[in-house]
Amino acid sequence: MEETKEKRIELAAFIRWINEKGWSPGTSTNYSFLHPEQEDKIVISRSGIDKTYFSEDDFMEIDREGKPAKGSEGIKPSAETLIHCELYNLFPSTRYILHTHSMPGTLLSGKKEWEEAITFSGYEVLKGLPGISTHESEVELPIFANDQDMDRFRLLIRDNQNRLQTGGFLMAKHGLYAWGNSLQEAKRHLEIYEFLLTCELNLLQIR
Ligand SMILES: CSCCC(=O)C(=O)COP(=O)(O)O
Ligand SMILES: [Zn+2]
Repeated sequence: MEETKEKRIELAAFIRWINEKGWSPGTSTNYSFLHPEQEDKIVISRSGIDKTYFSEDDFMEIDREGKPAKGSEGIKPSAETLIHCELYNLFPSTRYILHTHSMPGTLLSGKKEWEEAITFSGYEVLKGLPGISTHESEVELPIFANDQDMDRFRLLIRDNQNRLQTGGFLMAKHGLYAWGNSLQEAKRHLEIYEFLLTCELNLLQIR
């Protein structure tokens, strides 16, 4: 674990910042990065940690199938570990995965008329998402039904790989996943989706 200390310190600080934004109530949310030197390993948050106090020691190492690696035996990884494993496999350039439980994401993903996706159009900030170069774009953020069965859920995202090209998806009444090729990129995707979800929620309240 020593060789990832700097990255763990950096990500832990970011996780505490996310918590301060109110995107991580209770012990919710989880985070990971691909081990920079051993790509058969993922460094992921332990399960059930209050993110207010999250530190670099609250990570553990797992293999690409979610099994605790040598040195992390007996520690419980995030309950959503298999989602992280699947995303690293589907998108090999991914280095960081971030998962939040904000109020806008939780509420809007449960809205009946948006069962499959929320579509964002006309927003300037869309240009911060992969492959988008003008505000005159429509971006669909897929919504998948929440599921406690992670084996089944990972197959669902595998089957929907073609809908996951803009670095994020929602689990209904649960939260947002966003990823990127660096912490900066993953943070950008996460912040943009959280911002857009907040815009849409505010719009509903105005109407
Ligand atoms: C208490 S929140 C329910 C689990 C969840 O959705 C989550 O994001 C946190 O799970 P973990 O096992 O990573 O702590
Ligand atoms: Zn969650």
